[in-house]
Amino acid sequence: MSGEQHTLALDASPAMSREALFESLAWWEALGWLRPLDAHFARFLAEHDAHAPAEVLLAAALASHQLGRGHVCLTLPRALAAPRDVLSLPPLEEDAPHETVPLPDDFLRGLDSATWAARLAESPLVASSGPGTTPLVLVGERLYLRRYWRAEQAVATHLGARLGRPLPVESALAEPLARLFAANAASDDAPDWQKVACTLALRNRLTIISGGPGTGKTTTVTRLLALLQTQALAASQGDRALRIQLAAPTGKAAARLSESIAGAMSGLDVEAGVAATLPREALTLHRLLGARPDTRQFRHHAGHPLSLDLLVVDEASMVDLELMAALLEALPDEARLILLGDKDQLASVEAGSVLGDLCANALDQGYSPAACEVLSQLADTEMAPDPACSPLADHVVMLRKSFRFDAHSGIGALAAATNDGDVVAFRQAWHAGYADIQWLASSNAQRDVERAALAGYRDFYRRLRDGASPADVLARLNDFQVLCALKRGPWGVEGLNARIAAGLWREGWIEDPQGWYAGRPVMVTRNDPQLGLYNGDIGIALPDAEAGQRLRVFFATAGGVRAVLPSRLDACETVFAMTVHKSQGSEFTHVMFVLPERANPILTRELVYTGITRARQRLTLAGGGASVVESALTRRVVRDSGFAEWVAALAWPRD
Ligand SMILES: Nc1ncnc2c1ncn2[C@@H]1O[C@H](COP(=O)(O)OP(=O)(O)OP(=O)(O)O)[C@@H](O)[C@H]1O
Repeated sequence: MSGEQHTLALDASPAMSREALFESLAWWEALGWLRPLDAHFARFLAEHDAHAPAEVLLAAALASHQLGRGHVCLTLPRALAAPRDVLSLPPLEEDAPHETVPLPDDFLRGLDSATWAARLAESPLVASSGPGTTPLVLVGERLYLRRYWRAEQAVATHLGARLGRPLPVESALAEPLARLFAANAASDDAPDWQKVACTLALRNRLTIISGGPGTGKTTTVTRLLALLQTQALAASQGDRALRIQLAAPTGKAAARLSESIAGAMSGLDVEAGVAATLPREALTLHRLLGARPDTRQFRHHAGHPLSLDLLVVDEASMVDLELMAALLEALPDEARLILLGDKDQLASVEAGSVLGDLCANALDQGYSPAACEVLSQLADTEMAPDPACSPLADHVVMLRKSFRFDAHSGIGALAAATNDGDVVAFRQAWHAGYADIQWLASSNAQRDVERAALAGYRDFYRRLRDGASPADVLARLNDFQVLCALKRGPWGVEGLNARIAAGLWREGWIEDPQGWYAGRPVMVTRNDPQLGLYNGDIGIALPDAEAGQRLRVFFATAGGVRAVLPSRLDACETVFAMTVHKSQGSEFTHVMFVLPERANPILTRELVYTGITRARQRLTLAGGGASVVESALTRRVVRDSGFAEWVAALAWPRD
């Protein structure tokens, strides 16, 4: 696998040789530029097609690799324009081996998109859309692994079927609608977007309500459920209530949704009979769909659909393309779907950005004349119609006013500046003297970050030492949390977790900074339906009074506190510090957000926004200086898919 040999292979012919490609794949895999899975996929295809040209196999490896970076497909022109970006290579000056290691540029030089697409189209490994069994599907200049092409088709088909064709809305709902939103008149939010969302949702089988933290998504959806239930009970003379289910992508998000729904219900002005039929408990999507161990298949699917009339999915930005496809396939055609989320947050860890794509044009469009008419008649809300809007427009509402972050909130000001990519406003927010934000910048930042993290956790460990019960301890887990932008390095979760554990051990709060110890907070990293634990669930190891003080890991679940043997948790990691990606769906009273010292392509506007908005009351920003944040604010996450194109091309059917 020497660089010298490789250069010879490349120079020998402008066309790629398979041997040279396999050699390079091995290099890229060894350097961590490519996942073993991606290189393996190309080798697997080569075994099945002894004549597959190298550029087809390279495209297959890159398409697989793109999935790991959140892209649903490989977009050929984009790969040709910036081949190193496809492998997300670190900046080359930091990367010593590159002089001897072939780069993707070497392979793609001289190739144009049309030729590459033509080679792919000729290959028996590739079909150009439509049903089939080829492992790869080429649509125009986008190359998919078949599974993802199928998921994209399913999502577009099912969502498309829910657009247009508005449902009838009883005019009698005008009165309860006015009553439920009467208090909103006092706020200066005009129009009342919460009321708009609720009114439009009454006539829709698909509604997307996007808003930042505390903009009233849960409040709005609770009122909507009450109205729909009022309508259903009235229509059936109290006989048939809607079967409503609440769900979220992670256990943590489901628990939060259950909690906020309960809060929103307590202030709800509806008849007791209606209130009694509203759901209180949210499930994880995996549990709702019936995840089974060791298989990607769910118990519910098109042939065995979910038995419900209405589904609310919170934190929908976290739902990846495949899970969305599975969910839509299992949802009865007639059921209503309401997606809640924040379009500006990071997209799902897995491939796709369904919520972001659905909301992409929402702020630039108004509503159709028919929707404006309903808003006027039912909600007493006048809006200028937009006859040129997309058929999706009437299904999407942005809530714009945060009831959590007011004008005195530095967190709110930073979040807004970040979303706008406004570096000047971001800087001004730091100098405006807000009491809830602090920037830890000093000459010895690493030591200061460690000290601040230990100070943040001390109170928690004091309670633990004072013998707080597992339930009490679990309730305080969200008081303070360190978030990192990166996984590796001194500023990443791995380095910080080790240093925080060592610091707590030095101070005598924990007995051992390695392995399992009392006080170790952990996050589950893989769904385990048998244990009833899901990716993202957070627990803490504590001596169990009911098991002779032996160590157990305690989790707060919908059914109460659960104790699990540490040895049964084979996929979990310590979370004194967690990545911003993993923190999605959670909020903490005080967040310490640690940025790396130097700018990094991983830092994007969405990542900074998500990190900042995990803090409810206090934010400490640490590490990287102003230039690091400012460069992040100018970088946006772009996820390649055909779904965004589908959304952009949506048109009303012609009469
Ligand atoms: N129109 C309103 N007027 C006054 N307070 C409101 C209004 N809407 C929501 N709130 C309050 O704002 C807070 C946040 O509301 P809610 O939980 O519905 O927002 P959310 O968008 O779901 O928040 P999260 O970011 O937690 O998901 C709650 O305390 C709620 O009572």
